[in-house]
Amino acid sequence: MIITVTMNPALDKFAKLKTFHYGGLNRLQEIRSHAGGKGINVSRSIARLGGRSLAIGLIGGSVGLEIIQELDQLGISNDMVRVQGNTRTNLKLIDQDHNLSELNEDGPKIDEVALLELEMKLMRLAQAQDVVVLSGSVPSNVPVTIYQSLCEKLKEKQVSVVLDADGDLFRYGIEAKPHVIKPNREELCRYLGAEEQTVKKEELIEACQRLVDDGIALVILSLGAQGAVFVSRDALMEADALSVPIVSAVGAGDAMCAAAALALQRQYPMEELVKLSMAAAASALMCEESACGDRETVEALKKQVQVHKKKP
Ligand SMILES: Nc1ncnc2c1ncn2[C@@H]1O[C@H](COP(=O)(O)OP(=O)(O)O)[C@@H](O)[C@H]1O
Ligand SMILES: O=P(O)(O)OC[C@H]1O[C@](O)(COP(=O)(O)O)[C@@H](O)[C@@H]1O
Repeated sequence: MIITVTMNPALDKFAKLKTFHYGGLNRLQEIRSHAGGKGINVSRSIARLGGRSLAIGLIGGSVGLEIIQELDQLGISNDMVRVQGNTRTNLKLIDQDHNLSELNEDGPKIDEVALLELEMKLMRLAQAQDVVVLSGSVPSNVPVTIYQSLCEKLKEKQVSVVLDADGDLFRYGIEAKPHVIKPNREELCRYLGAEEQTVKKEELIEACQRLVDDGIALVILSLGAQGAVFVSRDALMEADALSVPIVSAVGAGDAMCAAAALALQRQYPMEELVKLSMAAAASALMCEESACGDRETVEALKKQVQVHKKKP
């Protein structure tokens, strides 16, 4: 089974505008909303890829109910812990030049009981050989060591963990040596204290190699339009980004995590994991819903993925 954990779900609200005026009045058009947050996006993509997952997390208020309704309608199994307060709404603004500005809320404060309930639920559900995806931000009063401690406990049960997080959540999380991590360029630079504008790709790859030497089985470094690098103990593969019409870049990284989780569960060879991840991410760019396209689209895109094997 694949379990996705979304500590801080969101209703993602998309709106178009001509130009974003900082400090001024902005009139929004073509507003649409859907259930989001990184783990939920991963579950949505897994479903599109023909897999099954259970989405768990912390959810509250009328926005939370809306999210659960949408998941139910999509046939995505979910088992959320109810919290006080309203789940956040994240505003994504797309201007006439297709620039994306994201205004992500903090999310409601979580009481200790709800957090403990989620942890107990996860530990009760996850069994040996399962894959658990820990991704996204957490509400501000949840300890930044949460992914680290969950990962440590899951590893004791022989559960494989895919971690996609930023800042301290990432820094502490990787201490527990998850099976797979998927930083993007910005996240890895933040972790390294490196300047994003000047850092060389080779330096980033060396850092991924060090993380693998330290015990992480697979590091997926996603580089936006520059594609991605996949580093494991035995292999180093690079893949160019596919050229597709971009409708929305939100959820491309989540589609990649979904593909990696599915490939891990199905024990795909590395090259197949790379192709599925790249195709899933590209298909997500082509859709509005922050998730992969349908299976036919992903299969067609997989054939276009160029994998450059640097090792072995
Ligand atoms: N502008 C783009 N053009 C082509 N491919 C892209 C673009 N942005 C993202 N992708 C694809 O989606 C993957 C994940 O995107 P990225 O921006 O690196 O991650 P995240 O969404 O986690 O920030 C990339 O590795 C790439 O394959
Ligand atoms: O584009 P990505 O990185 O795959 O993730 C998109 C998702 O992440 C969010 O931006 C939330 O991110 P955070 O949890 O880091 O605040 C959601 O609004 C959105 O659904």
